[in-house]
Amino acid sequence: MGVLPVPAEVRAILLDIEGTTTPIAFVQETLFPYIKDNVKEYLRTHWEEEECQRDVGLLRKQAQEDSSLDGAVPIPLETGSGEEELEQVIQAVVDNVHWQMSLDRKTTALKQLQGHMWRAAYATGHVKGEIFEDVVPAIRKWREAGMKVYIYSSGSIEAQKLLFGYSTEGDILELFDGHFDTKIGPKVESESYRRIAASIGCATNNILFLTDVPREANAAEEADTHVAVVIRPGNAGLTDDEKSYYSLISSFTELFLPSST
Ligand SMILES: CSCCC(=O)C(=O)COP(=O)(O)O
Ligand SMILES: [Mg+2]
Repeated sequence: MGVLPVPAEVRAILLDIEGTTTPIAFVQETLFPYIKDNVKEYLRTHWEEEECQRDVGLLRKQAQEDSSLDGAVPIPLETGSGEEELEQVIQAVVDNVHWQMSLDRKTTALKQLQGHMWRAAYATGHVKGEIFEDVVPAIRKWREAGMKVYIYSSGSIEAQKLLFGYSTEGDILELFDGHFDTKIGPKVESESYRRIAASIGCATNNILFLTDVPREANAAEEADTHVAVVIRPGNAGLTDDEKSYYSLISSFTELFLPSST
Protein backbone atom coordinates (compact mmCIF):
# COMPACT_ATOMS: atom_id res chain seq x y z
CA MET A 1 0.00 0.00 0.00
CA GLY A 2 1.31 3.45 -0.90
CA VAL A 3 1.10 6.63 1.12
CA LEU A 4 0.25 9.99 -0.38
CA PRO A 5 0.93 12.97 1.88
CA VAL A 6 -1.79 15.61 1.60
CA PRO A 7 -0.27 19.09 1.20
CA ALA A 8 -0.61 21.16 4.40
CA GLU A 9 -2.59 23.90 2.60
CA VAL A 10 -5.43 21.48 1.73
CA ARG A 11 -8.61 22.22 3.69
CA ALA A 12 -11.18 20.37 1.60
CA ILE A 13 -11.32 17.08 -0.27
CA LEU A 14 -13.49 17.02 -3.40
CA LEU A 15 -14.62 13.57 -4.51
CA ASP A 16 -15.74 12.21 -7.86
CA ILE A 17 -18.25 9.34 -7.62
CA GLU A 18 -18.09 6.86 -10.54
CA GLY A 19 -14.69 5.17 -10.44
CA THR A 20 -13.69 6.94 -7.19
CA THR A 21 -16.18 6.35 -4.34
CA THR A 22 -18.23 3.87 -6.35
CA PRO A 23 -17.50 1.05 -8.81
CA ILE A 24 -17.98 1.94 -12.47
CA ALA A 25 -19.78 -1.42 -12.77
CA PHE A 26 -22.56 -0.24 -10.43
CA VAL A 27 -23.20 2.81 -12.61
CA GLN A 28 -22.86 0.99 -15.94
CA GLU A 29 -24.57 -2.29 -15.03
CA THR A 30 -27.25 -1.19 -12.57
CA LEU A 31 -28.01 2.54 -12.74
CA PHE A 32 -27.77 3.11 -16.49
CA PRO A 33 -29.69 -0.04 -17.57
CA TYR A 34 -32.49 1.03 -15.16
CA ILE A 35 -32.83 4.26 -17.17
CA LYS A 36 -32.71 2.54 -20.56
CA ASP A 37 -35.30 -0.05 -19.52
CA ASN A 38 -37.71 2.34 -17.80
CA VAL A 39 -37.49 5.69 -19.58
CA LYS A 40 -40.50 5.16 -21.86
CA GLU A 41 -42.79 4.02 -19.05
CA TYR A 42 -41.51 6.83 -16.81
CA LEU A 43 -42.30 9.47 -19.44
CA ARG A 44 -45.78 8.05 -20.07
CA THR A 45 -46.56 8.04 -16.33
CA HIS A 46 -45.11 11.45 -15.42
CA TRP A 47 -45.60 13.38 -18.69
CA GLU A 48 -48.13 15.87 -17.31
CA GLU A 49 -46.00 16.71 -14.25
CA GLU A 50 -44.13 20.00 -14.10
CA GLU A 51 -40.79 18.35 -13.24
CA CYS A 52 -41.07 15.94 -16.19
CA GLN A 53 -41.98 18.78 -18.55
CA ARG A 54 -38.94 20.75 -17.30
CA ASP A 55 -36.72 17.72 -17.94
CA VAL A 56 -38.14 17.28 -21.46
CA GLY A 57 -37.69 21.02 -22.12
CA LEU A 58 -34.00 20.77 -21.14
CA LEU A 59 -33.53 17.68 -23.33
CA ARG A 60 -35.20 19.45 -26.29
CA LYS A 61 -32.90 22.47 -25.87
CA GLN A 62 -29.87 20.16 -25.66
CA ALA A 63 -31.09 18.33 -28.79
CA GLN A 64 -31.14 21.65 -30.66
CA GLU A 65 -27.54 22.34 -29.58
CA ASP A 66 -26.60 18.80 -30.66
CA SER A 67 -28.32 19.00 -34.07
CA SER A 68 -25.05 18.99 -36.03
CA LEU A 69 -23.69 15.88 -34.26
CA ASP A 70 -23.67 12.48 -35.90
CA GLY A 71 -26.75 10.44 -34.92
CA ALA A 72 -28.32 13.28 -32.89
CA VAL A 73 -32.05 12.81 -32.21
CA PRO A 74 -34.28 15.93 -32.37
CA ILE A 75 -37.26 16.24 -30.01
CA PRO A 76 -40.27 17.88 -31.73
CA LEU A 77 -42.59 20.26 -29.88
CA GLU A 78 -46.02 18.90 -29.02
CA THR A 79 -48.85 20.71 -30.78
CA GLY A 80 -51.50 18.95 -28.69
CA SER A 81 -52.98 17.08 -31.63
CA GLY A 82 -53.69 13.78 -29.96
CA GLU A 83 -52.42 10.49 -28.55
CA GLU A 84 -50.50 9.47 -31.64
CA GLU A 85 -48.47 12.68 -31.67
CA LEU A 86 -47.79 12.35 -27.92
CA GLU A 87 -46.43 8.82 -28.47
CA GLN A 88 -44.17 10.17 -31.24
CA VAL A 89 -42.76 12.90 -29.00
CA ILE A 90 -42.21 10.44 -26.14
CA GLN A 91 -40.46 8.06 -28.54
CA ALA A 92 -38.20 10.91 -29.69
CA VAL A 93 -37.26 11.64 -26.05
CA VAL A 94 -36.58 7.92 -25.48
CA ASP A 95 -34.38 7.75 -28.60
CA ASN A 96 -32.57 10.93 -27.59
CA VAL A 97 -31.86 9.56 -24.09
CA HIS A 98 -30.63 6.24 -25.55
CA TRP A 99 -28.42 8.09 -28.05
CA GLN A 100 -26.89 10.32 -25.36
CA MET A 101 -26.33 7.33 -23.09
CA SER A 102 -24.69 5.32 -25.88
CA LEU A 103 -22.03 8.06 -25.90
CA ASP A 104 -21.96 8.35 -22.06
CA ARG A 105 -22.70 12.05 -22.43
CA LYS A 106 -22.63 14.15 -19.28
CA THR A 107 -25.14 16.82 -20.29
CA THR A 108 -27.07 18.49 -17.47
CA ALA A 109 -30.31 17.70 -19.35
CA LEU A 110 -29.65 13.93 -19.37
CA LYS A 111 -28.37 13.91 -15.79
CA GLN A 112 -31.41 15.79 -14.44
CA LEU A 113 -33.83 13.25 -15.93
CA GLN A 114 -31.73 10.31 -14.70
CA GLY A 115 -31.69 11.72 -11.16
CA HIS A 116 -35.46 12.03 -11.12
CA MET A 117 -35.93 8.53 -12.51
CA TRP A 118 -33.64 6.90 -9.92
CA ARG A 119 -35.73 8.33 -7.08
CA ALA A 120 -38.24 5.46 -7.35
CA ALA A 121 -35.52 2.83 -7.83
CA TYR A 122 -33.83 3.78 -4.55
CA ALA A 123 -36.96 4.54 -2.54
CA THR A 124 -38.46 1.11 -3.30
CA GLY A 125 -35.21 -0.63 -2.35
CA HIS A 126 -34.75 -1.82 -5.95
CA VAL A 127 -31.28 -0.23 -5.96
CA LYS A 128 -28.70 0.57 -3.25
CA GLY A 129 -25.74 2.87 -3.91
CA GLU A 130 -22.48 0.92 -3.89
CA ILE A 131 -19.49 2.43 -2.11
CA PHE A 132 -15.96 1.02 -1.93
CA GLU A 133 -15.30 -0.26 1.60
CA ASP A 134 -12.44 2.13 2.37
CA VAL A 135 -14.52 5.22 1.62
CA VAL A 136 -16.62 5.71 4.75
CA PRO A 137 -13.90 5.03 7.37
CA ALA A 138 -11.46 7.28 5.51
CA ILE A 139 -13.93 10.16 5.23
CA ARG A 140 -14.76 9.88 8.93
CA LYS A 141 -11.03 10.16 9.72
CA TRP A 142 -10.57 13.15 7.41
CA ARG A 143 -13.51 14.90 9.04
CA GLU A 144 -12.13 14.20 12.52
CA ALA A 145 -8.92 15.89 11.34
CA GLY A 146 -10.97 18.99 10.41
CA MET A 147 -11.14 18.40 6.66
CA LYS A 148 -14.26 19.46 4.73
CA VAL A 149 -15.51 16.87 2.23
CA TYR A 150 -17.48 17.63 -0.93
CA ILE A 151 -18.79 15.67 -3.90
CA TYR A 152 -18.37 16.77 -7.52
CA SER A 153 -19.96 14.39 -10.02
CA SER A 154 -21.54 14.61 -13.44
CA GLY A 155 -24.49 12.84 -11.81
CA SER A 156 -27.04 15.46 -10.69
CA ILE A 157 -27.00 16.58 -7.05
CA GLU A 158 -30.29 14.77 -6.60
CA ALA A 159 -28.75 11.56 -8.00
CA GLN A 160 -25.73 11.99 -5.70
CA LYS A 161 -27.96 12.37 -2.65
CA LEU A 162 -29.93 9.27 -3.60
CA LEU A 163 -26.76 7.20 -4.05
CA PHE A 164 -25.33 8.19 -0.66
CA GLY A 165 -28.71 8.43 1.09
CA TYR A 166 -29.68 4.87 0.12
CA SER A 167 -26.23 3.29 0.09
CA THR A 168 -24.94 -0.16 1.03
CA GLU A 169 -23.49 1.64 4.09
CA GLY A 170 -26.86 3.21 4.99
CA ASP A 171 -27.60 6.93 4.82
CA ILE A 172 -24.15 8.56 4.80
CA LEU A 173 -25.12 12.02 3.57
CA GLU A 174 -23.97 13.54 6.87
CA LEU A 175 -20.38 12.85 5.76
CA PHE A 176 -20.52 15.56 3.10
CA ASP A 177 -20.34 19.31 3.50
CA GLY A 178 -21.84 19.93 0.06
CA HIS A 179 -22.44 18.67 -3.48
CA PHE A 180 -21.60 19.99 -6.95
CA ASP A 181 -22.77 18.79 -10.35
CA THR A 182 -22.49 19.99 -13.95
CA LYS A 183 -24.63 23.04 -13.15
CA ILE A 184 -21.38 24.57 -11.83
CA GLY A 185 -19.68 23.57 -15.09
CA PRO A 186 -18.26 20.46 -16.81
CA LYS A 187 -15.65 18.47 -14.91
CA VAL A 188 -13.19 18.80 -17.79
CA GLU A 189 -13.11 22.62 -17.60
CA SER A 190 -10.77 24.36 -15.18
CA GLU A 191 -13.23 27.23 -14.59
CA SER A 192 -15.53 24.75 -12.80
CA TYR A 193 -12.90 24.22 -10.09
CA ARG A 194 -12.49 27.97 -9.61
CA ARG A 195 -16.27 28.28 -9.18
CA ILE A 196 -16.29 25.40 -6.68
CA ALA A 197 -13.51 27.04 -4.64
CA ALA A 198 -15.42 30.33 -4.65
CA SER A 199 -18.58 28.55 -3.56
CA ILE A 200 -16.76 26.76 -0.71
CA GLY A 201 -15.05 30.01 0.25
CA CYS A 202 -11.43 28.92 -0.18
CA ALA A 203 -8.61 29.14 -2.71
CA THR A 204 -8.34 26.47 -5.41
CA ASN A 205 -5.08 25.23 -3.85
CA ASN A 206 -6.90 24.56 -0.58
CA ILE A 207 -8.71 21.71 -2.39
CA LEU A 208 -7.58 18.16 -3.19
CA PHE A 209 -9.66 16.59 -5.99
CA LEU A 210 -9.82 12.79 -6.30
CA THR A 211 -10.96 11.39 -9.65
CA ASP A 212 -10.47 8.40 -11.94
CA VAL A 213 -10.38 10.53 -15.11
CA PRO A 214 -7.08 12.19 -16.16
CA ARG A 215 -8.90 14.86 -18.24
CA GLU A 216 -10.74 15.96 -15.09
CA ALA A 217 -7.50 15.87 -13.06
CA ASN A 218 -5.86 17.98 -15.73
CA ALA A 219 -8.63 20.61 -15.67
CA ALA A 220 -8.48 20.80 -11.87
CA GLU A 221 -4.71 21.10 -11.92
CA GLU A 222 -4.90 23.92 -14.46
CA ALA A 223 -6.96 25.78 -11.86
CA ASP A 224 -4.20 25.16 -9.28
CA THR A 225 -6.21 22.51 -7.42
CA HIS A 226 -4.30 19.53 -5.99
CA VAL A 227 -5.25 16.23 -7.63
CA ALA A 228 -4.77 12.50 -7.21
CA VAL A 229 -5.96 9.91 -9.70
CA VAL A 230 -7.80 6.98 -8.16
CA ILE A 231 -7.22 3.47 -9.44
CA ARG A 232 -10.12 1.13 -8.74
CA PRO A 233 -11.11 -2.28 -10.11
CA GLY A 234 -12.88 -1.76 -13.44
CA ASN A 235 -11.52 1.75 -14.08
CA ALA A 236 -10.07 2.61 -17.49
CA GLY A 237 -6.32 1.99 -17.68
CA LEU A 238 -3.89 4.91 -17.56
CA THR A 239 -1.10 5.51 -20.06
CA ASP A 240 2.49 5.22 -18.82
CA ASP A 241 2.78 9.02 -19.00
CA GLU A 242 -0.35 9.47 -16.88
CA LYS A 243 0.92 6.90 -14.38
CA SER A 244 4.19 8.72 -13.94
CA TYR A 245 2.73 12.24 -14.00
CA TYR A 246 -0.16 11.97 -11.52
CA SER A 247 -0.17 11.05 -7.84
CA LEU A 248 -2.01 7.73 -7.73
CA ILE A 249 -3.99 6.02 -4.97
CA SER A 250 -5.94 2.78 -5.02
CA SER A 251 -7.66 3.31 -1.65
CA PHE A 252 -8.65 6.41 0.31
CA THR A 253 -6.66 4.99 3.26
CA GLU A 254 -3.48 5.86 1.33
CA LEU A 255 -4.01 9.59 1.90
CA PHE A 256 -1.90 10.81 4.79
CA LEU A 257 -3.09 14.02 6.41
CA PRO A 258 -0.44 16.18 8.14
CA SER A 259 -2.44 15.97 11.38
CA SER A 260 -2.92 12.15 11.12
CA THR A 261 -1.17 10.10 13.77
C1 LIG B 1 -24.11 10.04 -9.04
S1 LIG B 1 -25.17 9.29 -10.12
C2 LIG B 1 -24.39 8.21 -11.24
C3 LIG B 1 -23.19 8.70 -11.85
C4 LIG B 1 -23.38 9.36 -13.18
O1 LIG B 1 -24.46 9.52 -13.70
C5 LIG B 1 -22.20 9.79 -13.83
O2 LIG B 1 -22.25 10.34 -14.92
C6 LIG B 1 -20.90 9.59 -13.13
O3 LIG B 1 -20.06 10.62 -13.30
P1 LIG B 1 -18.84 10.92 -12.32
O4 LIG B 1 -18.61 12.36 -12.58
O5 LIG B 1 -19.23 10.62 -10.90
O6 LIG B 1 -17.70 10.06 -12.76
MG1 LIG C 1 -15.51 9.38 -12.32
